[in-house]
Amino acid sequence: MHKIRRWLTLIAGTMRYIGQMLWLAWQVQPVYCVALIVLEILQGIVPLATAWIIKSIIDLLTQHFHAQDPGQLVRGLMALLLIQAVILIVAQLGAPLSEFLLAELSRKLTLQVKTTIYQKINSLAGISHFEDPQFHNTIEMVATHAQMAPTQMLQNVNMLCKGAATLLSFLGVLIALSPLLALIVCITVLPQAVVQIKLSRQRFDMFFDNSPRERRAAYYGRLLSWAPYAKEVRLFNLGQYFLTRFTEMTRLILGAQSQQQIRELRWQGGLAFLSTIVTSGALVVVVLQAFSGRISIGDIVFYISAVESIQSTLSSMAFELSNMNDSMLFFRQYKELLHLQEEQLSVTQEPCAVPPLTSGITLRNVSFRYSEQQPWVLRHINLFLPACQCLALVGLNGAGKTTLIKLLTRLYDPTEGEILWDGIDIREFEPQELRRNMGAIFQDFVRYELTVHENIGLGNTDLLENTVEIQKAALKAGIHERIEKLADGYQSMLSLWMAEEKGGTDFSVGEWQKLALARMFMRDSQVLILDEPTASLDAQAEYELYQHFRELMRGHTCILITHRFNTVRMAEQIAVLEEGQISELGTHKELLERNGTYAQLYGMQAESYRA
Ligand SMILES: Nc1ncnc2c1ncn2[C@@H]1O[C@H](COP(=O)(O)OP(=O)(O)OP(=O)(O)O)[C@@H](O)[C@H]1O
Repeated sequence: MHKIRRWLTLIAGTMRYIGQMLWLAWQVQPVYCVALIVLEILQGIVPLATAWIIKSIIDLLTQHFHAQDPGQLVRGLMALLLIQAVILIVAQLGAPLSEFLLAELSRKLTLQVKTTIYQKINSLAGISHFEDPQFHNTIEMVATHAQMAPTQMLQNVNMLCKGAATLLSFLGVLIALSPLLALIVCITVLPQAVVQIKLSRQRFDMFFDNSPRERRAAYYGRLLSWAPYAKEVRLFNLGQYFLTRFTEMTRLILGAQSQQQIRELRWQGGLAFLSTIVTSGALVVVVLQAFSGRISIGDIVFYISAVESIQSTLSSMAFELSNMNDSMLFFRQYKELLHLQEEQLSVTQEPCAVPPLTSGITLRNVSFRYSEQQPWVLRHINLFLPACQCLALVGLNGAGKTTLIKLLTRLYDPTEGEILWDGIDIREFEPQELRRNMGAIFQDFVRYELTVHENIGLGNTDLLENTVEIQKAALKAGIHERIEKLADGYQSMLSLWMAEEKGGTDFSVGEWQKLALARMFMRDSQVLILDEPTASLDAQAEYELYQHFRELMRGHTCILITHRFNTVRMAEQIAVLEEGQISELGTHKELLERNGTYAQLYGMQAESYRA
């Protein structure tokens, strides 16, 4: 009973997915869907009609040996040949026409499905999913296979319609000859269907297992061929190493595909053997019937082609069923992706608007770890950042500074404790709304392989067309003069491989960092977050930036992370993070007097400058 219920649930689930796929195709282009099905049914009847014409021609010719009226024979033959011509037109035109309709539909569906996939990915406000390999497996499967699933499903349904039309038309004929034979021919399809579905599952598992391998192989390929890696790969002579790993990985992928095909071949061999026995048996029955004089010579040809057609139609229908199963499994991944929930971020149903920050930001007993299996990165942090002041966060590598910024910008939510914006828990705000009030530059800022104009303008897409604001931001970041010297100025393409022909250019790391700063200045955000903003700047650029620092930060609440202590001292408050906890808090002067970690680090850096 339990098993039956499980089967019923499985079948119901499968039917639901099939329905959803077809509904998707229908929504995209209903006329094409109907036209396709009609065309396939018409083509499905073609084999029966052709067999009937051949039978009729043979019968007419055999009768001619007994009858004496050649005129009647010619008229009969002409009529049959005319019908055959119509059938041929349907067969010849139908196939390319349905191929065209299917390709058109497929293009529209691909656009729809791909856009939906990336819309969904873009709607994930947090970043925890992006660090999960399972998520990447799903995306890869969905992006490469599932986008074709609805089209494939429609094609399967079409082929099934065509098959059903052929089958039903011939089956009626075969039942009239021998119901037992018809039954035997039909029963042989059962093992075919079971085997094909089993193979389809194995195929899906193979794709799934290959997915991380494909990702790795693609990564090694990038290491070997992309410009950012070319320098180091050559200097360390890593080409052969990555090439070997690429080849190993590709060999694994292809090996798995080959094994699957061998499995399929074995099963299909067995099925072909079964089908040969049934067809031969059916042939014997037909010949026996002819011997006993119950059927004509034309009938023999007709019945033989009926058995052959039913057999091949049933096999291809079983094959289509297995393809349907493939599509269904891939489509299920697509639906799962669309139903993916935020894991780390709590989503409030009635979000508050983000008010102007008047008092400040409070971290109350905040603790965080990336997952339950990983150690605590931040532990019991209590901190108050007054509005319109600057807080500098210092600490050794891995102390948790960037992680704290990820919590403030709601890329993650604290595992314990809360962060309050003028007393309101920031989980009450929509992440996007909160981020609109924050300008941030991370130490691993993005280098967009786009124009200079876009690289700055993307800091505020509302001002993307506003060249005046873009130039102002570039001036603030100290990069305007350099841009002016470029052949195409702000329209210069900052990419050597995305540019058309050889028109692209590239910046130095420090220039890229200035560009990222300019991007941040495009926003008049209440809170500015600078994670190592000057790490790649030369001494002069850093000096100039900090000369204007107070002016640039005026009216903003600012959080500054840096390992450069001459920068840190500008902050009103300095917090020292050690192993995920705040160990010291105060002004530069206070912390030096305290003679703790800060004073020690400051002293070490000052000494290294003096040496
Ligand atoms: N996505 C992640 N998943 C798991 N652990 C992470 C992740 N990101 C960072 N960590 C770990 O959290 C700890 C704190 O990292 P974080 O980047 O916050 O340090 P940091 O103080 O900014 O260091 P640095 O000065 O080197 O930039 C490190 O031990 C790091 O390995």
